Amino acid sequence: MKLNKKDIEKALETISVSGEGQNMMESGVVKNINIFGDEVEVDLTLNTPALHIKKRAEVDVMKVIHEKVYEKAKVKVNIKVDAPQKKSTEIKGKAIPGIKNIVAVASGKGGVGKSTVTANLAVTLSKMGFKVGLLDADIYGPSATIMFDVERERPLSVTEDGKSKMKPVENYGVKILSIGFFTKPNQAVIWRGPMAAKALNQMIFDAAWGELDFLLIDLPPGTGDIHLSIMQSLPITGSVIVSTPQNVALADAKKGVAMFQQESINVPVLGIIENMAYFTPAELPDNKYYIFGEKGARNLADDLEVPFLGELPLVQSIREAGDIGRPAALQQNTPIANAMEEITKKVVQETVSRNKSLPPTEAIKITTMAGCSAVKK
Ligand SMILES: Nc1ncnc2c1ncn2[C@@H]1O[C@H](COP(=O)(O)OP(=O)(O)OP(=O)(O)O)[C@@H](O)[C@H]1O
Repeated sequence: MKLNKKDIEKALETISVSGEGQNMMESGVVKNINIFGDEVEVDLTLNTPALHIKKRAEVDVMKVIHEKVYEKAKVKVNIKVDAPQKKSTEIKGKAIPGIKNIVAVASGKGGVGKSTVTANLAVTLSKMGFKVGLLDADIYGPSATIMFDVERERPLSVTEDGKSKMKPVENYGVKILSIGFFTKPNQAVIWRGPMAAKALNQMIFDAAWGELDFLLIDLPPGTGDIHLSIMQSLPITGSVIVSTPQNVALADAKKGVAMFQQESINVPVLGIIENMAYFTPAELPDNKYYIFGEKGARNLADDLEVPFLGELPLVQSIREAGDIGRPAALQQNTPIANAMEEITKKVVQETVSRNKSLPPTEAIKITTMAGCSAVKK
């Protein structure tokens, strides 16, 4: 058997580089391939000294050459490590082909309705004609599977460009991947930051999202390590903060804004949404009761000089719709659907103006509202 370099390169193309969405040849890891009779020497340069990754690369190279080129080839893999010292400003992630805008939804405080608002934002964008994905990154309490009634489904594995990828589950026009698909119901998910970041990277880079106008990321509550690693490894277009109007929530929302604006993260804040802004009883439709205080999040947005994206009232049917797995905004012409439409239009507008005024986080494409031709009214 006469070995040739082209066949070896083709075989190496079938090895995907975890978390990078590229194969081994594309990633530039392979520096040299030398062939001497039935001997092959492959030189790799990795950017990590981690032993298990070096071992994995060596085993993968041997395996694909034996399986796909020549089973008796004598394969030698030489590995050099060249770990670049990254500056904090350089560690932003690269664009994900096909995904135009990635919007992270955060809250600071837990339980303020971040996941509910994200789900309703996703279906409203879809109603407007956008292609939408939702990544539920809430490692402490993933809820997208319940809110979209896909608890019993699992992402299928598909082959795309010779690579095996996770196919998001789709409902109501939204493509969904969630940590919840990979955990058992009632199981507490206590993952360390790096583990969670790795799982999330796979759900982003090793998933068959296809073309998306918006990928919404439902972040865990708080401002911890997991947020840092997500922000630093992904080209986030902008962030949306959800808060209820009371002081304890506002204090945490403020921390959320500060997190996105800190130098090493520097993700533009598209604005703040006030959830559970007021309550209107059915029998007194003209009355508004400000149970958690009036205009707290609106005032916070003014103080911090970030856009106010709108308010969503406290309504029993929003909770009920979330519980049965059909986001309330899917209904037509209800006060909730209309409120969500106003909020969503503002999110789109802020994305458009962010994309016009700031350099891209690489993944920025929509530059006019007209480009969003399906936006109603
Ligand atoms: N505007 C609203 N009106 C009525 N109920 C709401 C509203 N927003 C959220 N809820 C309900 O409040 C509860 C908490 O909402 P949700 O799970 O979206 O919060 P969260 O901020 O994502 O929570 P966590 O921090 O645990 O991720 C849910 O039962 C949800 O249905």
